[in-house]
Amino acid sequence: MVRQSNRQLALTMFMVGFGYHNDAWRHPRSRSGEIGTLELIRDMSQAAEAARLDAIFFADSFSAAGLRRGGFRGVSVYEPISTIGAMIGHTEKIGMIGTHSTTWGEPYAVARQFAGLDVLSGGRVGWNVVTSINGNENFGREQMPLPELRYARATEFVEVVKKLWDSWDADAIIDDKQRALWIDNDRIRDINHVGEYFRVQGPLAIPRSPQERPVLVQAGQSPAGIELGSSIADLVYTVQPDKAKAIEFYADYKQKVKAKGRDPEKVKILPGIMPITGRTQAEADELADELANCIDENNGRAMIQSLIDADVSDLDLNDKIPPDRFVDGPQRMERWYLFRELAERMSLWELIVHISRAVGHRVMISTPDKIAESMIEWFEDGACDGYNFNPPSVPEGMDNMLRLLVPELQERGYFRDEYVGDTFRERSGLTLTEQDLKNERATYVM
Ligand SMILES: Cc1cc2nc3c(=O)[nH]c(=O)nc-3n(C[C@H](O)[C@H](O)[C@H](O)COP(=O)(O)O)c2cc1C
Repeated sequence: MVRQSNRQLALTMFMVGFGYHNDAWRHPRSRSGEIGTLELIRDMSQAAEAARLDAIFFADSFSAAGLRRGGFRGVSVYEPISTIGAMIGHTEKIGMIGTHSTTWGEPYAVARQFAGLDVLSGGRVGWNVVTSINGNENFGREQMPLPELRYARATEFVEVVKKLWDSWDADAIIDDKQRALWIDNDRIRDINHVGEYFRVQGPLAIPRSPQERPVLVQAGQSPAGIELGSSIADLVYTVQPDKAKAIEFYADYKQKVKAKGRDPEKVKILPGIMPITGRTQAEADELADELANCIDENNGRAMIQSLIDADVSDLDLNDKIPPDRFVDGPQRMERWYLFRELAERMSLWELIVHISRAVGHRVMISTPDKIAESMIEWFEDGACDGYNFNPPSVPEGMDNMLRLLVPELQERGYFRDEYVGDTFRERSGLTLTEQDLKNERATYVM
């Protein structure tokens, strides 16, 4: 393979103390008894930082439905805002991405929380913008709003948040004891936003971010999701198990970014990947088998049922799911179509094992050198700018990934072995220039 340039991979890690593989917490060497403690999440964060990853990523949901049916991936026992606050004191350089919904919450509160974390951490924070697929029962709503409405609200929500983050100039603090002026009021502005969903005067009572503003992350894969992400995201998470489709997605996405007057190099597309690895192929296979053996049949059925939105309780594990159980509708996520495709060729049990691993994300069960080579090949062939790692289990699967696989990427010159730069944006090549900010301000009136 010919190296095209000096570009480096961007690598983040999905922080799930249970392990990303369904039921990995039942593995004899998991730390399941410590889930929810500071020690476990601190150790995971520090392991990611020792591997020099760009960022750790905390997913979130405003519902305990997943937990109750034995599925833990989309539900963070570690609430992102409070956990990032705690991790600021236990890490030094790694970026920290927290999820917050735009369907549940108000932009002023969200802008304030992320601005607070960003200032405290010296510019290491990111916000994963999601529109949520559940939580209505906790916000007085009979049903989830339709995706179209969620994305319309999200678009205005993000605009308000960005205006608020932009309401202080970098030099607003003058600290003039003589004149009794800590801030220069001319360098702090009301935003006076009046829109369809929000009326917000501003400004924030928090200084400007050390990295201009927190990094924005987005993972929508529907047309409306892509429209939002290509307008606002610095990092894009996506499910891409197939290389040819990933290349197509990548090219289309970058084209959309460019059409919006944004720099495609500063919008990094990161598909998920679950590397199940060990020192030898036999060790990798053994870990994969051990994790598959952890799957509880009832949890597996419940997971499938919830993901495809169909009853599978009467089916034998060796049966295929009858196609007529897949009923399409306006609430379907893009991944639902992927599951429908997989179900055409897999038995119920095969589907349970497959989806238990990484919910449709790419899985590789192999030696570190082979996984590294394949990751680099996707990168060089224009399928991605990096990856979001899904740690198969914690600590073992995570440690193998960070301590055996990441060094292979470093040795090949595709990943840093030291952090360079002062903020998340600088370290990850996402620095906003004055021109970037100017172009953006032109799209809204302040
Ligand atoms: C890696 C990754 C992480 C995600 N994290 C969350 C999350 O924490 N909370 C959430 O509600 N949705 C999360 N999502 C879902 C997306 O925000 C989005 O709703 C989903 O990809 C479907 O896209 P669509 O809404 O455009 O159909 C995540 C998706 C991916 C691929």
